[in-house]
Amino acid sequence: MSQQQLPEISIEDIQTDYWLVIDSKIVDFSEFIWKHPGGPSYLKEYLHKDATEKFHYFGHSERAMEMVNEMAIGVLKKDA
Ligand code: HEM
Repeated sequence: MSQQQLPEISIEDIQTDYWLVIDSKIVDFSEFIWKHPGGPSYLKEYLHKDATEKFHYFGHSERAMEMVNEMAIGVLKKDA
Protein backbone atom coordinates (compact mmCIF):
# COMPACT_ATOMS: atom_id res chain seq x y z
CA MET A 1 0.00 0.00 0.00
CA SER A 2 1.46 3.37 -0.87
CA GLN A 3 1.48 6.10 1.75
CA GLN A 4 -1.29 8.08 -0.02
CA GLN A 5 -3.71 5.17 0.28
CA LEU A 6 -3.10 4.60 3.98
CA PRO A 7 -5.87 5.81 6.28
CA GLU A 8 -5.09 8.22 9.11
CA ILE A 9 -5.78 6.43 12.37
CA SER A 10 -5.71 7.32 16.06
CA ILE A 11 -3.83 5.19 18.55
CA GLU A 12 -7.08 4.15 20.25
CA ASP A 13 -8.37 2.75 16.94
CA ILE A 14 -5.44 0.39 16.38
CA GLN A 15 -6.77 -3.20 16.48
CA THR A 16 -3.56 -4.91 17.53
CA ASP A 17 -1.15 -4.59 20.46
CA TYR A 18 1.78 -5.41 18.19
CA TRP A 19 2.55 -2.22 16.33
CA LEU A 20 5.42 0.20 15.86
CA VAL A 21 6.09 3.14 13.60
CA ILE A 22 8.50 3.28 10.63
CA ASP A 23 8.59 6.29 8.28
CA SER A 24 5.33 7.58 9.82
CA LYS A 25 3.56 4.29 9.02
CA ILE A 26 1.92 2.23 11.72
CA VAL A 27 3.17 -1.30 11.16
CA ASP A 28 1.21 -4.28 12.52
CA PHE A 29 3.90 -6.89 13.19
CA SER A 30 1.70 -9.39 15.07
CA GLU A 31 2.11 -12.05 12.32
CA PHE A 32 5.72 -11.17 11.65
CA ILE A 33 7.30 -11.12 15.10
CA TRP A 34 8.54 -14.73 15.04
CA LYS A 35 9.58 -14.48 11.38
CA HIS A 36 11.81 -11.42 11.75
CA PRO A 37 15.34 -12.46 10.63
CA GLY A 38 16.71 -10.10 13.30
CA GLY A 39 14.67 -11.91 15.99
CA PRO A 40 11.63 -10.85 18.03
CA SER A 41 13.43 -8.80 20.68
CA TYR A 42 14.27 -5.89 18.36
CA LEU A 43 10.62 -5.53 17.45
CA LYS A 44 9.48 -5.78 21.06
CA GLU A 45 11.97 -3.09 22.01
CA TYR A 46 10.07 -0.71 19.73
CA LEU A 47 6.55 -1.75 20.72
CA HIS A 48 4.35 1.36 20.33
CA LYS A 49 7.44 3.43 19.47
CA ASP A 50 9.02 5.07 16.45
CA ALA A 51 11.62 2.63 15.09
CA THR A 52 12.44 4.66 11.96
CA GLU A 53 15.99 5.57 12.89
CA LYS A 54 16.97 2.07 14.06
CA PHE A 55 15.30 0.41 11.06
CA HIS A 56 17.37 2.50 8.65
CA TYR A 57 20.48 2.28 10.82
CA PHE A 58 20.54 -1.52 10.31
CA GLY A 59 20.48 -1.03 6.54
CA HIS A 60 17.41 -3.13 5.84
CA SER A 61 16.94 -4.36 2.25
CA GLU A 62 14.38 -3.22 -0.34
CA ARG A 63 12.44 -6.38 0.46
CA ALA A 64 12.33 -5.46 4.15
CA MET A 65 10.97 -2.03 3.15
CA GLU A 66 8.33 -3.75 1.02
CA MET A 67 7.35 -5.86 4.01
CA VAL A 68 6.93 -2.70 6.08
CA ASN A 69 4.57 -1.38 3.40
CA GLU A 70 2.64 -4.67 3.32
CA MET A 71 2.19 -4.64 7.09
CA ALA A 72 1.35 -0.93 7.30
CA ILE A 73 -2.19 -0.37 8.52
CA GLY A 74 -2.22 3.42 8.43
CA VAL A 75 -0.47 6.63 9.36
CA LEU A 76 -0.82 8.25 12.75
CA LYS A 77 -3.36 11.04 12.88
CA LYS A 78 -1.38 14.24 13.34
CA ASP A 79 -3.25 15.51 16.38
CA ALA A 80 -3.70 12.05 17.93
C1 HEM B 1 8.43 -4.43 11.14
C2 HEM B 1 9.53 -3.86 10.63
C3 HEM B 1 10.71 -4.69 10.19
C4 HEM B 1 10.80 -5.52 9.12
C5 HEM B 1 9.73 -5.81 8.06
C6 HEM B 1 12.13 -6.11 9.17
C7 HEM B 1 12.61 -7.03 8.24
C8 HEM B 1 13.86 -7.58 8.24
C9 HEM B 1 14.38 -8.43 7.21
C10 HEM B 1 13.62 -8.90 5.97
C11 HEM B 1 15.66 -8.75 7.56
C12 HEM B 1 16.66 -9.62 6.75
C13 HEM B 1 17.72 -8.72 6.11
C14 HEM B 1 17.11 -7.74 5.13
O1 HEM B 1 16.38 -8.18 4.21
O2 HEM B 1 17.33 -6.52 5.31
C15 HEM B 1 15.93 -8.09 8.83
C16 HEM B 1 17.12 -8.18 9.53
C17 HEM B 1 17.41 -7.48 10.68
N1 HEM B 1 16.58 -6.60 11.33
FE1 HEM B 1 14.70 -6.13 10.81
N2 HEM B 1 12.82 -5.63 10.24
C18 HEM B 1 11.99 -4.75 10.90
C19 HEM B 1 12.29 -4.00 12.02
C20 HEM B 1 13.49 -4.00 12.67
C21 HEM B 1 13.83 -3.14 13.79
C22 HEM B 1 12.89 -2.10 14.40
C23 HEM B 1 15.11 -3.47 14.14
C24 HEM B 1 15.97 -2.91 15.24
C25 HEM B 1 15.52 -2.22 16.26
C26 HEM B 1 15.57 -4.53 13.26
C27 HEM B 1 16.80 -5.14 13.30
C28 HEM B 1 17.26 -6.08 12.42
C29 HEM B 1 18.59 -6.68 12.47
C30 HEM B 1 19.65 -6.39 13.52
C31 HEM B 1 18.68 -7.54 11.38
C32 HEM B 1 19.90 -8.38 10.96
C33 HEM B 1 19.77 -9.78 11.42
C34 HEM B 1 20.97 -10.59 10.99
O3 HEM B 1 21.41 -10.44 9.84
O4 HEM B 1 21.45 -11.37 11.80
N3 HEM B 1 14.55 -4.82 12.37
N4 HEM B 1 14.83 -7.38 9.21
